[in-house]
Amino acid sequence: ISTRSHTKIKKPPSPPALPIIGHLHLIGSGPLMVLRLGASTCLIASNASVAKEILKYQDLNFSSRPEFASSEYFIYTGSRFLTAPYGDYWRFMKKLCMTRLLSVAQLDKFMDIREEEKVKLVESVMRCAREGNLCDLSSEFTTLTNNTICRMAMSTRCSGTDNDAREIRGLVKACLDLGAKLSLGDVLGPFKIFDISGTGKKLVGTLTQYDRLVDRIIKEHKEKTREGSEGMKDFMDILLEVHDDPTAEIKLAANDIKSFLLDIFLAGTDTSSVAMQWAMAELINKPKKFKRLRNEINEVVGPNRLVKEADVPNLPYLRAVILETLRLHPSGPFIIRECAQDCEVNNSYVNGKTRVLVNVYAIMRDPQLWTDPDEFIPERFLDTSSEKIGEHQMELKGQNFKYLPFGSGRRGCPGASLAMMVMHQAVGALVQCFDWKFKEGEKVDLSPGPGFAAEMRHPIICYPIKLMDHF
Ligand code: HEM
Repeated sequence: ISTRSHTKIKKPPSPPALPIIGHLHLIGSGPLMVLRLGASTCLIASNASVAKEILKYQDLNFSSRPEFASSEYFIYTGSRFLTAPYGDYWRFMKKLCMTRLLSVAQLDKFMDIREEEKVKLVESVMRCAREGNLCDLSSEFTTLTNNTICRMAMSTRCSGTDNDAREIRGLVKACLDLGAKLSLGDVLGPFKIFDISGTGKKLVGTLTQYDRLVDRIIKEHKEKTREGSEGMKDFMDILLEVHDDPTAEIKLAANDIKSFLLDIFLAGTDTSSVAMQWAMAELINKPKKFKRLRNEINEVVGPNRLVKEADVPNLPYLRAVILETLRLHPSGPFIIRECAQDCEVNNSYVNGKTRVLVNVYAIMRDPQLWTDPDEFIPERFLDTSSEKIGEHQMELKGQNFKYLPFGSGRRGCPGASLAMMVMHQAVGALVQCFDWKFKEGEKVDLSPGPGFAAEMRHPIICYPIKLMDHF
């Protein structure tokens, strides 16, 4: 960031030093601020109109993501999608996501998978309830999202001897943890208090294990296709078709496929799981709202079956609960971008290649935009409320710049519809079927964790009490 002497364009303000390592999402006073994080300089945008300027009016210039230290250790060089620079490869993969892999038509075909995994979730919690055991919702929700995505991506799941999905979960978790450590090293830059190369080596080891596993699964898919066995196409089948298509604009390599699937696991598993944990925590903490949701489900669904996806359009309070959860607890509190060329934002001059973080956490708690912004009030999203946002797809795609849980524009989250489908019915089912009690003397802890992802500091672990025997 610099000032141009021939104009009156100013520098964005910058705090004198950086005392903050955890709680990154809490920083950012003022609409636009420069932060020197160790070796790197970031621009932090914390208000809706600056977000709109960056994500809408200058969308193209801000459509890349920066490289982080972890990319040095990434074995699929040049194949990244999530963190790809804006360009032909990213455009091709994004189009594939939107028109095929995560399109509404394809998601419809996966409906049975989501339904079955929801039933598995309820059964697993039911076992805890029967045996009087504590239930760790973080592990229940992560199993749900991991199994759902593993089945959609490559027809693997954890069952009996088939533990590929469990192995993938372990590897993805290791990648997330090691990547986070490396990014912290990146942020700290010259201090280098983390053993970057040791962590980097571990990341390479984990990725190599993932590579072997997915190689084997690719081979199995190819054999299945050769044998001509029918079945529903998963992501891998579709990607292999594109790989074999001589007319495709881009020739997909095996590494591109493996890397893309890894990105889907990295971006899709914990994000939805963490949001569902927050939803349950907020509801358990507010018994009146919990009861209101239970009553709505009972009225619409009745006592003889589990809530399902087709019910969601008739459950406005459930939809409001999920919207409000994502407002207060966005799983991606920062939208991370990089600006391609020198430009002006909010009358300040920004050099090309500057990292930009749009602090959606701050925007969605901005007291100028929301009444009682720190309170969990699903009612604000009901039709009768003046604060409600539209429920059109575009709202989730970030065309309303005060509500941005899934980012915005061409770089916005391609998994938003899937995440919503999974979250509505899972949270709905756990409210429909169980009461939730904490251990004697314990209560819901709503404090956020120290990481970048605004997850819960302490996962909710409590006793489910079953209400009905029907399911
Ligand atoms: C509650 C759940 C989720 C939240 C809050 C969330 C949030 C986000 C956010 C904020 C971004 C960055 C958007 C931007 O730069 O404008 C993003 C990107 C992305 N998300 Fe999600 N996401 C969720 C679930 C999912 C799921 C289920 C998938 C896949 C199955 C997914 C796949 C992706 C991918 C691939 C990108 C990168 C897109 C690109 O760079 O073009 N996400 N997500």
